[in-house]
Amino acid sequence: MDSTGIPIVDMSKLRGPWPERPAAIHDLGRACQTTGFFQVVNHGICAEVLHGALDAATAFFNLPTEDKSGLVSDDIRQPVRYSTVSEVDDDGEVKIRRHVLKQYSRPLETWIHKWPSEPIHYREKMATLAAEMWRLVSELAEAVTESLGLGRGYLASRMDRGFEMMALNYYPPCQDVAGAVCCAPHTDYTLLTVLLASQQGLEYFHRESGSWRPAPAGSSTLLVHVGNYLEVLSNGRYRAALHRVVSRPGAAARVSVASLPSFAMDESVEVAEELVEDGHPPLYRGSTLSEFIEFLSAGTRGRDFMEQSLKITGHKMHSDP
Ligand SMILES: O=C(O)CCC(=O)C(=O)O
Ligand SMILES: [Fe+2]
Repeated sequence: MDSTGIPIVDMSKLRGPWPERPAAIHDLGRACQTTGFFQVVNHGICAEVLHGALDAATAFFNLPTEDKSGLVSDDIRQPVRYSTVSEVDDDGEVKIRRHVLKQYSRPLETWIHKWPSEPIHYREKMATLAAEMWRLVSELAEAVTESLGLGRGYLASRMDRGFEMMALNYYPPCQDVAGAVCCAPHTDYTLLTVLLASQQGLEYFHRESGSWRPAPAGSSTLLVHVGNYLEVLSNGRYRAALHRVVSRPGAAARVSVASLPSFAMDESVEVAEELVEDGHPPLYRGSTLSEFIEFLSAGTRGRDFMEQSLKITGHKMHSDP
């Protein structure tokens, strides 16, 4: 655990022999159960790939506005779309909080030709990162299902058919005196999210202490958090991590790249039967990613979907701080 209470998962131990792997699996399960987020070390994704992707993302966001305008869309069903999140402050001034590029990334050959064609090497750098992040998530998914007592191969075929989207965020340098919330508190719909950020600003809600905790950042630092679908699959044993991004006055622009993995669009995510037992009834109803996307495109917030559509008992899904 680091000084901010963020657990660290050492991938070299997860890849190790007995008794190293079972001990590491136990620690991973504990991290998913308590905080819902952790940093992974010895992840095996080389610095060149991570830096290359951050540089390509930065170069994309720095392109002239007209070069990005063709990708602008408010329709969240678009496989590649660019959008801007802004806010009007008390003086009526518009403050841009972040620019976002979302792009489907798996299966790669279906989507890559829709990705930005500029800057040069953008597709190549992002494709390499997407594949590496997917590999890491698949390895973590094996360990997570093992930690739940479901076995290592439990999700193998669903992961093979799985879907991945990448979210690239660009936060302009802070324009406020005090730090502003640039990405509102939310949980991700994913199984597990893997996140790379050029600098600090991300905060996790630490349930035990009831406070927001800053996450570490850096061009080789990878963070992982539990998403809604893992919460559903685990029947609430693991809880999706509530997170947000705050601006840091005086800091330079911040860039982050996240891999958002889930099952295939039309594959339902259900509570694992094995985790339903006396005293542990199923807490969620199954649903697919396409249903979720349809729900969001009708203009309803993501959290409402989880609360209205998935929750079938009085179980409280997220507590707003
Ligand atoms: O920029 C970040 O660090 C986090 C972004 C995020 O939470 C998201 O894209 O879902
Ligand atoms: Fe997120």
